[in-house]
Amino acid sequence: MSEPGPLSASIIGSFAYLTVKDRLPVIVTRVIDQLYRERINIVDKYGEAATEGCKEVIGRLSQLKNAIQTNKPLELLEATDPLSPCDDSHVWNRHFEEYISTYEVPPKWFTAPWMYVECFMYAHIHESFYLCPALKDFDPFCEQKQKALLESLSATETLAQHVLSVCSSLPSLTQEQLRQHVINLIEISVWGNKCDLSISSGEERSPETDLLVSLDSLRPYILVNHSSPLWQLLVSLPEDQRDIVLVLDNAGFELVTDLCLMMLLTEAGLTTSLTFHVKTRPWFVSDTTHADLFWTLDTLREKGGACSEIGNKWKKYIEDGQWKVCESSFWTTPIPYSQMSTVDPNLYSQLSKASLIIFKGDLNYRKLTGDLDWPTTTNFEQALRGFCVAPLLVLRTLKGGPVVGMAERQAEDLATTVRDWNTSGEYGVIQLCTFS
Ligand SMILES: O=P(O)(O)OC[C@@]1(O)O[C@H](CO)[C@@H](O)[C@@H]1O
Ligand SMILES: [Mn+2]
Repeated sequence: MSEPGPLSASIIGSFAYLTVKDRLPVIVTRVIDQLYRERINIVDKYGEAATEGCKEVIGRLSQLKNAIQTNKPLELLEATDPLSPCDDSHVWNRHFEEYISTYEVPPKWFTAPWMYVECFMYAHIHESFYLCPALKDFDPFCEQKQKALLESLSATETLAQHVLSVCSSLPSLTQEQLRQHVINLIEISVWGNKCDLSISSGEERSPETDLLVSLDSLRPYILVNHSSPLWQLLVSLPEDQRDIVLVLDNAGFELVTDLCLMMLLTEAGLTTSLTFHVKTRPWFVSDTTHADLFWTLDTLREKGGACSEIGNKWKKYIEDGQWKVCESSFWTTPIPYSQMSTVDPNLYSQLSKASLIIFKGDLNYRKLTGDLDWPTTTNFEQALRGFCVAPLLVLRTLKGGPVVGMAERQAEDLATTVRDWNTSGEYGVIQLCTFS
């Protein structure tokens, strides 16, 4: 079967089109407004040079917004510090040149692949700050990411109490009871992915106070559910081969749900080594950077109650080396994961040692499947196009992009009653590929 083409904004009315036409300009505008509104505080924090810096960045972002809205060609990024992991302008410029040599025209916002242009916008936003010495470390999404956690502390306290209670009862749990608790936290990690500021263009999506009570009613909304084979994989791993990698998605409550799940797997001995991958630049509004992860730990530790207990425990896992935190600029390029072995062989080699790689969220799913316009019944392994680096699991709610591995007629039947089932975030997948 020949492969489908990439999703792009060239199809008027498509989700990609509405994203590029409506949501991306709003995201850029929010950054411009924040710089203007907070310029005094920013100068206080970053020094007098930030006065001119804010003007420069506002100018660059205003040009970016206009370029998107008028479908201008994308531009080359300006190389500044090739030795810095934050400066991968050479990767983007190579991608730009390859596009031109393939299509003989420069990439444009409404015609180039959606994945390329959406990722490029965030790289361009980052570069706008990076080119300004006073503001090179400024995260324009930090305020929104921190607000997202602070406004979900009630749900966090409830979840923390639950996971601490389960962990303290581990010695008395049967295998079946442990399985149920693990699956509950997997499902909570899926629903945590609804709290994503890119899809909402930064509008808050605070979680329900206690997701636990809703799991039974939410389970039918999991359209592909590989919880059982996942459990079988976890309990069948030899004790010395329980290295799990978690490629994180959003900061805020989603990050809390992810770390709660990882805490249970750690305390239950289902993993002996955990590696988290964070982003090296502000990305898709809410994606977790190294700074976000450690701010979250510190905020929980200062909160008191069960939040402090889990914050202290998580910090100790990291200090003891049980949990490792990694960064790779590969995660913030537009390159599909099927090309990782050639584009970033070191990262590929590192991931190949994992017993299980867990990818969170839509964007990871889109990059795993190349953001191609696959039929929903496409076999998941086929859609991975050779990215079989290790057994992998995706936990995501559907907020845009391909969905594969569904049953015949499942998507069509759903669409007769729910028009936006694959973009609303109300549905999710727990999708495993073991390549067996
Ligand atoms: O990876 P995440 O945080 O789950 O979602 C990323 C996302 O918000 O960005 C794109 C829309 O702009 C979609 O892929 C998806 O909705
Ligand atoms: Mn995200």
